[in-house]
Amino acid sequence: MPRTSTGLHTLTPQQLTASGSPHDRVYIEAAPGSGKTTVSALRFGLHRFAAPTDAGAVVALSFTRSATEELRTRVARQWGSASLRWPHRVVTLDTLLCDLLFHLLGEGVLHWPGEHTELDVLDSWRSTLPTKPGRIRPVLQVDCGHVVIRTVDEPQNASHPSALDFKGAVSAGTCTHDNVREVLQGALTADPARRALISYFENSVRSLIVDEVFDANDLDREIFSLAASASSLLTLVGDPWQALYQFRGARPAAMAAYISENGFFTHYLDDSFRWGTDRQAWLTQRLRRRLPVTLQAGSPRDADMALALKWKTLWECDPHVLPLAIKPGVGQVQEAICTLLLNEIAQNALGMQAAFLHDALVTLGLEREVLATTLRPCLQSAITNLKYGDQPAVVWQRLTRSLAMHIPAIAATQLTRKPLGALNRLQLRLANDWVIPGLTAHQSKGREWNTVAVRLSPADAAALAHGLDPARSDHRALYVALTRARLNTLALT
Ligand SMILES: Nc1ncnc2c1ncn2[C@@H]1O[C@H](COP(=O)(O)OP(=O)(O)OP(=O)(O)O)[C@@H](O)[C@H]1O
Repeated sequence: MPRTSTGLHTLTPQQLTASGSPHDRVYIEAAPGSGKTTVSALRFGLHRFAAPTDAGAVVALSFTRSATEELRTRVARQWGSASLRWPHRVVTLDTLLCDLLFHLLGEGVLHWPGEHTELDVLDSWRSTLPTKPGRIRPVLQVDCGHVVIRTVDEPQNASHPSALDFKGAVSAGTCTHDNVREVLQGALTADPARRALISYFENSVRSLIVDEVFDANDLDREIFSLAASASSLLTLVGDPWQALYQFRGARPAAMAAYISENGFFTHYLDDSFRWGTDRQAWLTQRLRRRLPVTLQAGSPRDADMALALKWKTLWECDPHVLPLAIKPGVGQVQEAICTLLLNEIAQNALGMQAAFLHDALVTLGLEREVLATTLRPCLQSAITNLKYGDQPAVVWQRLTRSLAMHIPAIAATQLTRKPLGALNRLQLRLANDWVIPGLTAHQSKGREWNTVAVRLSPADAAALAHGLDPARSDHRALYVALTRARLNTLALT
């Protein structure tokens, strides 16, 4: 299919029909690489410019920051940056949920402790409050329009801040995206909040386009319903085989039921543009038909990207794979320092950034500029020392001493536990002349490379030998990993 220099293509009849569908509720189901993002971007512009003077916003949503950024870039490329002039926007679903909560607080339908109406919303508490493993989790609930702090006893241990720290942070107007969801969920059990959100959509959103919709959870689905009942146009785009966010409550079967019960007009996109070889097209077809497949074996030398379901699997495979996240498991500050080191190594070797660099900077209370200007020499010198065989314990001691001069969070922390395992693994990678990057299936979603080597666990290999089941989240993650290559997918030996 021809491509112009602007990256625009001749669209297929299916893509054109789906983009311009005149129905109010539209569902577009599409296989990998068949143009979900392309069609979402096109529909965004069609709605945006259909009524240029209408003050109601066209809002496109996706779930991850990287997928949202990709969609925003495509909209700007296809329709020009004026298409994204406020109030029209492409944002994460989390951003929309924050807007809705701020609206309820601003309207006085909900009251936050300390009567805050704007909040500082974090990805997780881990980056700002000390957390400890335990079953008691501090949460936010809604009681007669007031946001209140409670604790719940969870069935399993996980890392949580103490109830006291939590209370202090929430009262100062800070919370996490999980807390935003808890509060909205609680608020939506009462009529005033539902009415206020319907009127928000009526007055300010004329079209909502949701990409990767099978990653939605029950709250997200409820928000889409409120938008639809406010007569906003609603477009849902997705592939049930690529739902990955089970851990945040995604229920692909419930989403499919919602679509079939609510009169959505369905369009299918069947042709994929990702596959540059018959073999890759054949592989995807067999996976989708739940048939057994055998992958050709390959080494990192043969691939542009290594993928696995877990970071640990990548760290345990061939050291020519440099996984782009590191979790030493000995403390938050140690993890953040190791992430800074990994980021430098990834920049040096691949020109790429570590996956959780932003979290590391938040944990250490650093601005990105400080990394480039002040910290880089300390980090690069630690990397040189590791590369030339210095003991990781000695490198760590020198590095933390020099970083402590610039980072109060390090000076104030007793780093008694050293991340020696993580440093050993980095040292092993530094001994190589070349590496390829490694990512999890989750991080690879929506992206593509020429040749991808997938590190299969014994369970993954067994699943492939029998055929994948889209009802299983681990099989769906494997499907995403196996459909990222344009030319060839290999089993990483
Ligand atoms: N009609 C077309 N002609 C040529 N190339 C196309 C066409 N439509 C989409 N593409 C290209 O195919 C690739 C995949 O498209 P896109 O990213 O929109 O698919 P997707 O369904 O969102 O993918 P994924 O399933 O990985 O999320 C992109 O490089 C895109 O530019």
